[in-house]
Amino acid sequence: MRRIRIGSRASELALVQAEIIIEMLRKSYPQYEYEIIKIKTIGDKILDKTLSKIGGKGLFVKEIQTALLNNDIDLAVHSMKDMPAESPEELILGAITKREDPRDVLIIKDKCSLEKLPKAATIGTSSLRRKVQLLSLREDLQMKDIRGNVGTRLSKIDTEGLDAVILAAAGLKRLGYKNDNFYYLDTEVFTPAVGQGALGCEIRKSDEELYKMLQEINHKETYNCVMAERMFLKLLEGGCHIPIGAYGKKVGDDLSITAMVASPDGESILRHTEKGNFEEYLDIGTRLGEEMIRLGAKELL
Ligand SMILES: NCc1[nH]cc(CCC(=O)O)c1CC(=O)O
Repeated sequence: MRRIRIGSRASELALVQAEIIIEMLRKSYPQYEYEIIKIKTIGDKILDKTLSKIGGKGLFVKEIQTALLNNDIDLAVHSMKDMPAESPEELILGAITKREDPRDVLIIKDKCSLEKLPKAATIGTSSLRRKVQLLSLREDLQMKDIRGNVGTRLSKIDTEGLDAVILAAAGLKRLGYKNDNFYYLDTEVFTPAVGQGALGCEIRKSDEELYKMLQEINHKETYNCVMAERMFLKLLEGGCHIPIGAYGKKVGDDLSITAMVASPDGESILRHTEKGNFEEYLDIGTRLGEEMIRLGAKELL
């Protein structure tokens, strides 16, 4: 009987996500043992600098991938949003599970809508993607850099005297935050990060047993959508220090995917949608990347 070692960051959200995957696996494979191994990443250790200054959110993922390569763990559970477009050759994404709510949410101190926030209201986020899109909807808003895990960021509404913070709906939901001062931003006007809301299970390519097991929890629809988004990201060579996003969804027999790229100052924002047969997801992601480049995406970045 095999014991499967699951590597996770030590944050509350990462641990909840690892538990979600273990529960899914346990349903199909109760005969195995599952153990969480906590890994403290550089991104978790350095909290006083914005992510783009210390090398991007790929930091969170890299050390966990190293643990996989060193055979210290067997399975890494990642927020797909945090994964760089390219991974080490020896590793493979064995499964992407069903996507949670992909939207971003404004958590507003005094419940109201984006439209009703006071003039020059202060919003906490260090994400360029969130900053430029918020400013395009309300150019008077004042952005304040904040970092830390979800709980810390929420508490900064009070400790930093902010009017609101903006976070991913998926993380809030998984941590059990339910609040009536949430204002959801529609994906049509506010493009999520590539992979937002989806969890990925990464393993060593050589681990055929675990690969087979993971097919049981793979969600084909989410897998195709997220892989198309990531193909787009790869063409744009996008890190997290640039305002970039993409969101794909199934519409009938088609995959429809919208990308957003903006200049870092938010002066220009480019959006484009590509559609195609759902099974041709990689082609659609490629076409989307090529079209965005043709429209000038690389000059913006
Ligand atoms: N960058 C941190 C991170 N990575 C994934 C999520 C949310 C969960 C998800 O998108 O699956 C979050 C928190 C946030 O941005 O609000």
